[in-house]
Amino acid sequence: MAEFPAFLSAQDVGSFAYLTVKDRLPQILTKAIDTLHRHKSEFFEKHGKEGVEAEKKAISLLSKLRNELQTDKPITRLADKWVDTDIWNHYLGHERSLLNGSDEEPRWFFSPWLFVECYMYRRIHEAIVQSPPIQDFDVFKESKDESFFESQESIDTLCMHIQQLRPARDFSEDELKDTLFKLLQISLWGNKCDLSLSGGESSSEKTDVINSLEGLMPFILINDTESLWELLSTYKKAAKSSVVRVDIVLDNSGFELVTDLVLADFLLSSELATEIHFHGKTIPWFVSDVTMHDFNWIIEHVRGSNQKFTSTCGAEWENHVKMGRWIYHDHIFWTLPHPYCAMPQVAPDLYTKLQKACLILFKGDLNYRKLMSDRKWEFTFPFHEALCGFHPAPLCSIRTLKCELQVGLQPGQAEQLMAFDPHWLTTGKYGVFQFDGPL
Ligand SMILES: O=P(O)(O)OC[C@@]1(O)O[C@H](CO)[C@@H](O)[C@@H]1O
Ligand SMILES: [Mn+2]
Repeated sequence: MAEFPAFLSAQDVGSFAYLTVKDRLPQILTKAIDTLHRHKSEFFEKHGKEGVEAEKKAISLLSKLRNELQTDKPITRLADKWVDTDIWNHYLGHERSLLNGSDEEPRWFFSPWLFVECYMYRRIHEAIVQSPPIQDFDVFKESKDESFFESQESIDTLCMHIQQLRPARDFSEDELKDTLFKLLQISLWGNKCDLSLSGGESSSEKTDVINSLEGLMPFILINDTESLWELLSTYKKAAKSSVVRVDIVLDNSGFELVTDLVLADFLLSSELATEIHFHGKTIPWFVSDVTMHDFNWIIEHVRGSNQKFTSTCGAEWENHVKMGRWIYHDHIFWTLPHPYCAMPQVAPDLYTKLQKACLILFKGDLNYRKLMSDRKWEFTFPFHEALCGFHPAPLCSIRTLKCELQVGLQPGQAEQLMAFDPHWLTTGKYGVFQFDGPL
């Protein structure tokens, strides 16, 4: 069997993985510590002295974590008793076994980047769950909410645009396709707004994204949206089955989530789909990723807007949830360090659930890394092969590039991009729609 390429790792000094572990992750931890500090009086008001003690404990655990990271200490077993603790510790054993009995231990600047980065977020969770009574506190909530409020204008423009489109049932075939492509692109560029890339600092959408789409076209490096259209319109025409289910594996809250909900709403109103299943995270993750709480919070806030078009959107979304046309799921697998090709073994129940979809959309960079096992594939390596057998249903990755990993490019394309823009892989300026169709 041909050898697999190595995992991205902070071992590669100067790489994006290295800079993330060296600079960005400590910065995120510092911000989390600061957030806890600033909520001290709130904890006191809610829980009295115990709340303040809990805040101190969580801060000391996070400071210890930051020190371990910055001094490249061995990665230790999780000590909490959460639902996934055993799976994590088992995975840590697996990482250790890969070191072939050498004296090495898994370490921050040595082990696979995907593993250590996920581990850091899981340790943040550990610090919080080990500090009752503040065990439900989300250290990233504040920045997620901020980014939503800062994107308010773009959200209003987007909601007005989609409201003025209706009714989608009267659309011609071309109009349907054209609108689908637009909303897919909006959802793609929505992925620029993640907060882990900016170290938790504000990263909201302030431009009029609809009017920017045309100009952004050249930045889509791979565009398989025609295949998505073909798949969904075939279902629609053939009335092939009474249920056309589209699953969206969500990424970030704030503006990106709104763009995903706008897309999901259109899929229903255009009858390209009959139900949408959303997948989010069980615990706060990579700063801005969507939890169930964020999902409900965003819908509630869009509904509560004083802008008519926006609140109408929110009311319709609320209704989709109430009527069971929109279904939110979470699963611990999404916050484990495993690549998705391991899903059938590690989370067979989730894999079986995804197999019921006609199409799965994977949003964002982290999902891409997990789809691709975070390995250093050649830029021209086929997407399908890099999935290493992961194929619960036809799927499409919708992602702006924020790590040194990209497959499926044309020969020479990467070299050209590199000559033109040496940071093309990591700034979120470029995007892809990469589809792996029915087998
Ligand atoms: O998944 P998302 O929100 O698109 O991106 C998450 C992200 O910012 O986190 C990682 C580095 O910390 C990068 O790979 C990636 O750019
Ligand atoms: Mn994210």
